[in-house]
Amino acid sequence: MTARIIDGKAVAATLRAGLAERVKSLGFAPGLRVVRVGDDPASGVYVRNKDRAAQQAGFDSATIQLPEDTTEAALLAVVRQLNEDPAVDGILVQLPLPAHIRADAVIQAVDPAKDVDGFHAINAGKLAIGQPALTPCTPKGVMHLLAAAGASLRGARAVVLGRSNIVGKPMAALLLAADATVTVVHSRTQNLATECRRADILVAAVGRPELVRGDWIEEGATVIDVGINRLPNGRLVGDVAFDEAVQHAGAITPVPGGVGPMTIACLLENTLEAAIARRGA
Ligand SMILES: Nc1nc(=O)c2c([nH]1)NC[C@@H]1CN(c3ccc(C(=O)N[C@@H](CCC(=O)O)C(=O)O)cc3)C=[N+]21
Repeated sequence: MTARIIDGKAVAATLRAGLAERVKSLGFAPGLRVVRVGDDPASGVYVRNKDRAAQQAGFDSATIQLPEDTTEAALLAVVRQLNEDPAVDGILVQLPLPAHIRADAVIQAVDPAKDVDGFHAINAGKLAIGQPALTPCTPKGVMHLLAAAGASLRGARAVVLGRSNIVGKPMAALLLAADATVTVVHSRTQNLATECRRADILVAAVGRPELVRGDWIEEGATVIDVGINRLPNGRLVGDVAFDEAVQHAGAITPVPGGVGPMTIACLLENTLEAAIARRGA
């Protein structure tokens, strides 16, 4: 069996086109501000793609670039100013932050109503108890991809590989809310391969290049690869060994062109949702 490829670029383009239509009918441009401290190279491509997608969909988007030696106090002051700016609907502080800044202090300083990353404790807590919340973009994008792939989630065995606050934990909450039977496995789990082989739906989000081998995948399973790893030779690979996995999976996302474009589209979706909620539009 050779897996169907889930085309994240195409699904993201469709989602963005729908958002652009909704923005047009709003009568104002939802405001998104991305704050970047220093120039972590991994986030450079992201910032550019994000800005382009936002402009094309009619958002008022800008990146605020701060120097690497920005103090935590100065960054917090920028966040507070954005919290108070009525034209700003969404705030995203790019991670990772330099080591001298406490990332958690910054995340918790963002107004939860403008927290389009969905990282604030208020939004994470609401997601955990099943209340409407701004939801982290990558797991939200994965749910869109599963829907686009026609995956049935109710009662399905879903295995999430990775337990980060950014992907693994919110991913598990969303799958659970969709009535999947969810298992979270991670670097300390014994017999990772055996656990993964039980999955009807496998979401890999550990940031370890090609950790998941072909024989970790049940025949016909749906595989979503969240990893975006740059190898020393410059090649971009996921957390799944794609060439092997494609021989076993029923459907699989590629890297690049899978989850990455969905993360950006969902950032815009969250910004639109935040704008509508804040402005009563
Ligand atoms: N507060 C915060 N929120 C984030 O969501 C966040 C962040 N910080 N810091 C950096 C990471 C990285 N990230 C990416 C999103 C999309 C692509 C993406 O669209 N990738 C394309 C192209 C990749 C390429 O060609 O380099 C793809 O996978 O097809 C990449 C990376 C979001 N991040």
